[in-house]
Amino acid sequence: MNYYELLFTTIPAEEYQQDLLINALGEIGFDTFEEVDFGFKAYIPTDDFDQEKLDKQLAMYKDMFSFSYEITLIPEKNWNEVWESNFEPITIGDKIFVRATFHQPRPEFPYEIVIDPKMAFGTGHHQTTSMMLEWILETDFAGKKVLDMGCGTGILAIMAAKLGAGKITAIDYDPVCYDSTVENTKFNGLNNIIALCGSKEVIPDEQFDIVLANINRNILLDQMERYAEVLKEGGEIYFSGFYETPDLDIIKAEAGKHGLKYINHKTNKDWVAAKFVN
Ligand SMILES: C[S@@+](CC[C@H](N)C(=O)[O-])C[C@H]1O[C@@H](n2cnc3c(N)ncnc32)[C@H](O)[C@@H]1O
Repeated sequence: MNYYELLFTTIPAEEYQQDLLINALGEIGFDTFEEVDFGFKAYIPTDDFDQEKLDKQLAMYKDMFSFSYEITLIPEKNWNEVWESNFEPITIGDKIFVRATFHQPRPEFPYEIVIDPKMAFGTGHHQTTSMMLEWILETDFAGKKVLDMGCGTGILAIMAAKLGAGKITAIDYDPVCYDSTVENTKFNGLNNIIALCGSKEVIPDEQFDIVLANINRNILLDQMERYAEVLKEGGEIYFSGFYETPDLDIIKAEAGKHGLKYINHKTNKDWVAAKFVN
């Protein structure tokens, strides 16, 4: 698969401006983002790119601040090189060390996650991933049946498995993410993560103790009813990939319609990861 790389420059470079753009791009199919000096790069499969949609999506931000972008075609063969030169290991508190296969282990961390990120989102660098990992650390996974919706690299499923979860179903509609989850499951020596490629139509007719869904506001709203259907009585569900203002209230209202009760949320740079139960 070929990708377009859009190099966005925001002037002056403010993080909140970049987050607004990243969120807007995520909603129209951009699936990987990388910070660079004075801006960020956003990637989308060439087949998913629609200039008209992009212009429409960015129109409101043109009036809010100044930015520009340049488009480059990235043939797939360059992809691994792009990641290897950019991916730094990261830590979540003093508990989790996330590294690529080409980094040295750090045995002083109780949990290590090995990721070969390729084109898939979910290296722990994004605030939504790190907050989801923080929620996971606070949750009892022992023997639990878990659904990880929008699994990206499989990072959340892998962490759940390391905390003793039973069977984990990890779903992503992007075949690159599916392959990445299968591969990363092996790198981490796990055999209880079942990866599926697709969207809500492939969610199995089973009951899950815990649902993890770090996607984006619109997909969460669209899929909420199905998540509620497959969540066991007394189950827990964690959502991320949206903003505190105005998205959290919209997510809470939709969750409430399907019997999901809001418990609490974390925020980081206005991104949210929220816990609900049924
Ligand atoms: C924000 S990333 C999260 C990745 C990872 N779970 C994490 O926490 O870092 C969202 C993921 O959802 C996937 N996704 C977006 N829309 C989807 C849909 N309708 N069905 C399934 N997966 C979807 C994207 O391909 C992407 O990998």
